[in-house]
Amino acid sequence: SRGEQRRAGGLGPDTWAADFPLANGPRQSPINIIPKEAHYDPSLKALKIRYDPSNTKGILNNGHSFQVDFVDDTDSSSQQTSTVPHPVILYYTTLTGGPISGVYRLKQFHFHWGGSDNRGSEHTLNGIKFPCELHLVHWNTKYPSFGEAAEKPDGLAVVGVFLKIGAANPRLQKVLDALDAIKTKGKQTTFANFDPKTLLPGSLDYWTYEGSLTTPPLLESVTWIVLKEPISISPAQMAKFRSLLFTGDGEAPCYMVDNYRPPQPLKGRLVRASFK
Ligand SMILES: N=Nc1ccc(S(N)(=O)=O)cc1
Ligand SMILES: [Zn+2]
Repeated sequence: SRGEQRRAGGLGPDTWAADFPLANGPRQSPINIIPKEAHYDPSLKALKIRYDPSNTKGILNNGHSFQVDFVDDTDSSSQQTSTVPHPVILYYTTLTGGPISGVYRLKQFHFHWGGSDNRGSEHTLNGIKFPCELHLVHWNTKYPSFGEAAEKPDGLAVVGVFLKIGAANPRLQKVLDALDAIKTKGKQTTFANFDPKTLLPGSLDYWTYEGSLTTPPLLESVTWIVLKEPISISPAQMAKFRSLLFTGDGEAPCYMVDNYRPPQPLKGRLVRASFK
């Protein structure tokens, strides 16, 4: 309910238009995906996700979700040790193929979930909400940084994966085990080499459309790639997500749940399918 969206300090999606006029823009996300109305496009390429031994940077409670950050820059600060500078050859996790051209670099992944299993995802399928949705956020390396890319219509590509209630997902366990250390807003901890490809389902069939960030600043710079096949999560694993707090240390605690934006008007956009 709208009440759920009002939480300590922050304000829910209904209040964003006041400060972020893009909230009512022509290419807002998420959307309700109606598979029967999607257009199969045989020219769409297969998605290619190349995981190199990237330096997973850490895991952070940012006050509206938690995210696993990847080293996505080559500036010297990220390569210097405290005393002696040393050349660190950095690899990156990259996304190519699919509906995008060029090379997009993974910056972070995060989730959106509900206070109970009947809601939580941002995209919906035929109006159905999943309990959780994973977003892998990439930026177009033709721009110098994520920040610059986020302001360009072809700057970002986010891969969305639905999570459905089922057997415990062993691939999530490492992420879940780190959550105790980031319970409150602003807390972060180290997170060693994590292959984000392990979070993907067997099939990389997808729907794609031009959209936006789903939280302020709602920038209309995202090529959305929503996978058709969900991955599983168990009720106990969902409970772990719901044990995080929106609030910081010392504040009246407010559980981190219902951190999803509801579907936005399609406004004439085409949704393409990579599969028949
Ligand atoms: N840096 N800001 C953001 C990055 C990704 C998203 S989302 N939820 O669209 O993937 C929102 C904001
Ligand atoms: Zn997201």
